[in-house]
Amino acid sequence: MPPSIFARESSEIDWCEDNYLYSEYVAEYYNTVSNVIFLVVGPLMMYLLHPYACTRSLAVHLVWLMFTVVGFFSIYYHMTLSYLGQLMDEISILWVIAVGYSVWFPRPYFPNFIKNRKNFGTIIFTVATFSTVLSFVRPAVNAYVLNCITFHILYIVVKEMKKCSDHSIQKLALASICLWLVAISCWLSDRFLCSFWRRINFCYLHSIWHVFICITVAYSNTLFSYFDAVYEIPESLPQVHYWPFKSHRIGLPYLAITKCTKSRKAC
Ligand SMILES: CCCCCCCC/C=C\CCCCCCCC(=O)N[C@@H](CO)[C@H](O)/C=C/CCCCCCCCCCCCC
Ligand SMILES: [Ca+2]
Ligand SMILES: [Zn+2]
Repeated sequence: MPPSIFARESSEIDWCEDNYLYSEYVAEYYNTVSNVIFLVVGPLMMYLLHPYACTRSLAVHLVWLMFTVVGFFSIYYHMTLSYLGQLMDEISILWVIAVGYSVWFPRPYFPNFIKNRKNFGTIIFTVATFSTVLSFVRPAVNAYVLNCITFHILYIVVKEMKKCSDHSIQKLALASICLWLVAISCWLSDRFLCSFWRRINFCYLHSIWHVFICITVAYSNTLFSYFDAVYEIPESLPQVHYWPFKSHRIGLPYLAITKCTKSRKAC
């Protein structure tokens, strides 16, 4: 009889960290605990982005709410290494990317046959639903496909940066790309060079990936919020600020609305 989808270690993927080393309840201890950063950054971004979300769309909050949910599913996944945990982790990532695209994908890159953002959102929703069904066919490839979406995101970043002469935004884009390079190197290295990392007794690369991908997403989503605000609500004079050290440009970046306008429709 095949193991239940809830069964511990029924996932097709086992990350490099040793299982059940520190607790009999937690399969991969550091890979589990490192997800706490999603539970901190998600709600904090919702708080910092409230003025922008009110001016633009409350769907901005949905992205960060789902981002927090990814953190919970990832905790469950690494705690159990179950097949269900793996699928919930991957499907939740797919949907947060889908909502991110619906909210922030810059209008100039819409295919010609798409008339407006609502139209675009419907197509993204259809593709995400179809991909959710497909994700059950070969779960082992899901994570690779999700990582490949980043190349499309990078393509849009490069196209937008060619038009942008603002130094602070250029720095934000460069920081996003560098952070992602560190994150993806950790993810790939954990996957493919595990025997090396085991030999030197350092099996924490996947937990380091959690930390770096979380910060990368905070940076890159702020970048896309900026592009979006420039296209959609330029009258609100959007600016990137940093929390907690606003003037030093260190910390968590977020989009601030510097001029209150009548278009503040949602709150
Ligand atoms: C118009 C563009 C809008 C962009 C919206 C992007 C929104 C992305 C939001 C969240 C993604 C969260 C990913 C966190 C993953 C945490 C869980 C995890 O680690 N799961 C692994 C298993 O434990 C699993 O193997 C990982 C799978 C791959 C995840 C791929 C994430 C892509 C993130 C995109 C980052 C963009 C970087 C852009 C750099 C300029
Ligand atoms: Ca493991
Ligand atoms: Zn993980």
